[in-house]
Amino acid sequence: MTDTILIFDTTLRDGEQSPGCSMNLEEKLKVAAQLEAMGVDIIEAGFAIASEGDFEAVSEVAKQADKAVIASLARAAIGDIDRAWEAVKHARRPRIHTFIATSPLHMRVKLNKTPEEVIEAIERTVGHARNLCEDVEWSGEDATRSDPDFLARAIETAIKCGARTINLPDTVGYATPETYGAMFKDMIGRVPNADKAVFSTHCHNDLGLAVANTLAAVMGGARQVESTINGIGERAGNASVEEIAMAIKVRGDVMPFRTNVVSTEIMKSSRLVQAVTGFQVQPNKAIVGANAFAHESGIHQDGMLKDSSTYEIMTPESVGVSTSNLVMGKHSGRAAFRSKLEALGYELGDNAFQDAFVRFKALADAKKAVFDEDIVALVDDEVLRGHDAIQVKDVEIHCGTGPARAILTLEIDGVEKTAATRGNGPVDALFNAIRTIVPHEASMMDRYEVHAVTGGTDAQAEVSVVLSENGRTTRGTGAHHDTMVASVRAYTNALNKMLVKRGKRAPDAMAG
Ligand SMILES: CC(=O)SCCNC(=O)CCNC(=O)[C@H](O)C(C)(C)COP(=O)(O)OP(=O)(O)OC[C@H]1O[C@@H](n2cnc3c(N)ncnc32)[C@H](O)[C@@H]1OP(=O)(O)O
Ligand SMILES: CC(C)C(=O)C(=O)O
Repeated sequence: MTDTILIFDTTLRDGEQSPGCSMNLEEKLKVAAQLEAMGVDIIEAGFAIASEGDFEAVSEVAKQADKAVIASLARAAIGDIDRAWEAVKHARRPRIHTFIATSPLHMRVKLNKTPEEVIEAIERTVGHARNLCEDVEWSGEDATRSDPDFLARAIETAIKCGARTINLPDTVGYATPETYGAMFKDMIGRVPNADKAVFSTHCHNDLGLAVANTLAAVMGGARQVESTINGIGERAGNASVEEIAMAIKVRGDVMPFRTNVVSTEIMKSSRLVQAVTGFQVQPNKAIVGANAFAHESGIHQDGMLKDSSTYEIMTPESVGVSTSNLVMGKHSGRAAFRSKLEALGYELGDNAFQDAFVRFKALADAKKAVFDEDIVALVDDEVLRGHDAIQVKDVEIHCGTGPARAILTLEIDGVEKTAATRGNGPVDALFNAIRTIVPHEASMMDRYEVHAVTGGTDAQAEVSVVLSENGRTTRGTGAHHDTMVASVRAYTNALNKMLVKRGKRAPDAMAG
């Protein structure tokens, strides 16, 4: 029988560790629901001890989850493990994921512990976790820079104390496929009780090898892979789930495994994560990049017209890329819009559908051709900010060779407020107006990015803004055919997220 490789998705935990990548509760619940629809087996919903917000997110994802196992990360500390359990215990299938570093460098410098003390910590904490929860995962952080004899001892101890999954992370992306695959073979071969646990991979992409290393580990005996949508994560990111799932699916001839991933849901997951994090994937990104199924040169186009398998090793449809050819414009009605949304993988409730339709009509009035990318940007923008405390009502701007003047109206918890301000250019004037209406100390980091959703001078703009306050960063995004409106939507989106991060609902709490 073909072995199933379990997919452990850590978009909501390690993915969220990308600077500026934070998600609010509503966004995390949407991503978690989509991950389940995509068939991931385990969702790491956060690090419950890290903050009240993380705790709430893990608890709510746990309550919402239907089939997936829900995990929270915890250090090798009783307080962390108790907090993780309090959050995941609501799930039908809870898991506590506890970790401690096993490399000489991390043990000495970071933990200030001897190897013996680390073994004692594993005994104490894995045992404690197992008393609370049947399903315990243990990770040996920085496994790839650990002494193999010590690592084997640590793994044996964790399994003896009740861990069912043993994760051997390449925490700093140092491994190569040969060394990482060999490490799994070695550990599974030498640890006496290895057959009592599922071995797991967790790879970072510092050398661009995360997916290759993951697949090498699978060949070496791993049966769980930890990864994130679009490969987001700490530093250069994690192994990307869509690449792993499709590599296993397409190259079953050399990797005789299967996953439970519903591949046609991949694109929808990728787009959702791009929308909530504001991290656009590069156009040439495998599987989900805008050019992944584009053919520009004549010889390729000729081959494609004769038989698409000449230049495509998988079909766009197999990863959920829409090939619907309904042309959308100002004469399109609700039926066509609904059908287009379905083809793009969206299922909106009645209110969200109506709001999106109104915005689609406004866009179609302003823009000659409305492309699929326009609709994706518009829907993601509309749907994801429905419950924001600060909403954009009206934007007016006068600019030219002198200072720019802005008149901005925001609605804050149902009350409209207007400010008229000047600035060094239109964006500066508008952002000054936001700061006048909602005084706050969060500063804008040097990332103000504008991206044209399609070609043409009437293209929609997608703007992303990063705010920073006391070491916390939030990224906001906004889409509109007017770049200034998109900019205000992006800034207020980041501000709304900052409010949630601070755990304070009232916008005037932003001040100082
Ligand atoms: C490889 C990874 O991705 S690990 C996960 C990384 N994710 C995060 O860090 C999530 C966000 N983190 C946080 O919110 C905070 O760091 C917290 C809440 C976890 C801890 O905050 P603080 O108590 O202020 O500690 P701080 O962050 O300054 O330092 C971490 C402490 O944890 C200790 N620690 C680190 N890993 C472990 C571990 N696995 N087990 C036990 N202790 C650990 C460190 O040695 C340090 O202890 P020290 O203060 O005695 O030197
Ligand atoms: C805590 C572990 C799983 C981790 O994220 C890493 O080592 O990168």
